[in-house]
Amino acid sequence: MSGVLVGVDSSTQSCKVLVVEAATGTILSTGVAPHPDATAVDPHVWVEALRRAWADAGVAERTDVLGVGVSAQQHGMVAVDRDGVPVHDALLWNDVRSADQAARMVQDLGVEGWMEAVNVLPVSSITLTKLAWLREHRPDAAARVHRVMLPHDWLVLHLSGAFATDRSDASGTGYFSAVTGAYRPELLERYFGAVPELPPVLGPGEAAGTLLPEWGGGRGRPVPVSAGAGDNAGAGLGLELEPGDVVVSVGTSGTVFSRSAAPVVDPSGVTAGFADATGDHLPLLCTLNAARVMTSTAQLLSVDLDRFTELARSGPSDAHGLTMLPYFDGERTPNFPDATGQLHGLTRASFTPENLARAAVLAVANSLADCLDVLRGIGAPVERILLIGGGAKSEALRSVLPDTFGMPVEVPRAQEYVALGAARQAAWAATGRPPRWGRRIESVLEPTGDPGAGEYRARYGRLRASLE
Ligand SMILES: Nc1ncnc2c1ncn2[C@@H]1O[C@H](COP(=O)(O)OP(=O)(O)O)[C@@H](O)[C@H]1O
Ligand SMILES: O=C(CO)[C@@H](O)[C@H](O)COP(=O)(O)O
Repeated sequence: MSGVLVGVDSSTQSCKVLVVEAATGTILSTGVAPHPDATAVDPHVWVEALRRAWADAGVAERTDVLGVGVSAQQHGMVAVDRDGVPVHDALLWNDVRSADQAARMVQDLGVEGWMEAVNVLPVSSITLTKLAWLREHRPDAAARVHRVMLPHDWLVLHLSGAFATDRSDASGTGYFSAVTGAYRPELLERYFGAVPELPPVLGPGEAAGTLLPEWGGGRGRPVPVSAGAGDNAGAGLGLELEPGDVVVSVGTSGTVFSRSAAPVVDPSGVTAGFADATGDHLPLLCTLNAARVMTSTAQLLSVDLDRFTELARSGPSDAHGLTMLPYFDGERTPNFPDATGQLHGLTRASFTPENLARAAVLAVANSLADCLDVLRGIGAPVERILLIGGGAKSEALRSVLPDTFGMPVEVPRAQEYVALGAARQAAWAATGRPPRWGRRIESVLEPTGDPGAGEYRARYGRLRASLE
């Protein structure tokens, strides 16, 4: 297969574009453009960032593009009027303003009712809670809503003119069940008071449409734009995930997820029963605070990330009794939308830059370990951990994760797996089957038996429990 695929990851902090050789999966060029640091964003900003990253990756000059795929941050509410104009800024997955609506929705149907209806418990990240917020706080805007879509659907619409989505992203809305593969319009009626037009849910290898001329389409053979995916499902596709693999992704969010042929139901509702991008399921736990806990602490200490890593690795392994809860932006797992971060155990001896840096790294590791424990607790197979995301570059984090998780951690070669998965999906839509490009593991990190990791885990658990 000669030619290239274009894979897009429109994530919280930036838009990344990869040009990938179709035959091998080799990345030939990349482009990136930043997104604003906000939890409510005009969705046109994402189109402009995509244009810049697209140009940066040199896509427009190519005449050998076989297909385009888009993955993006999940859950964001893009609600538009009859003219396609957003009625409100898109509320992102990490915007917690709909926490009250979410709590009332859980009270209304009960945890069991929600797991039965959509296998997802509404927390403030879930799109339906954001629509309920819009109805309550911006009724005029809510009354003008004609269509509702997600960030990746919005970009597919701009690239191809097609209004479509896929199972993985639909499963994060709160009004679609990955178990039945159907929308639940009665939930929209109940909590939004109306059923806006929703994008048809395409199958994994289907194309939504073809690339428009303004993006370089229409110059020969039509270029398919695939159905797209939520970013975690995109990463699963990029990693060619198998049952037993567990992905730990450290980006703006921290996510822990696996692939399963059958739906996984967590009766507590803590694990979300999302779909993946292959036709399978993607049980997932997500935190609101991951890489940025480390970058904020580095900023406070006025050091760059290399120096931050040195600091975190040079003090006592349990941070000398200093414990941090990383809930800087509220939290979703555990569901503490109003929480703030905490620092406990300050003494003249413990309050040093080294201990603070280490406490921040261990806080991220422990919040991910909490998610992993939930996944283990519901019986999901955890045979192999794959560490990805921007924060996975942190040597300090890498060094504490195996002891905190109590098992080895595999680090795949550093790549943008979400965008790579989108490119793989594009190949699927273009050729009728997903290519096997393989994944290369760069290193396997083994637990060292460090008692400091265990001490920190116990202290962290006590501090977290004090918020319950
Ligand atoms: N060495 C590092 N240590 C800690 N954080 C890092 C490091 N390198 C990058 N990051 C952080 O990773 C984040 C970006 O990761 P990414 O997975 O692209 O996020 P997202 O997909 O949410 O936009 C940024 O907050 C960035 O500062
Ligand atoms: O809300 C979730 C998953 O449920 C997040 O994982 C978002 O999808 C944002 O991802 P990143 O920008 O952190 O990759």
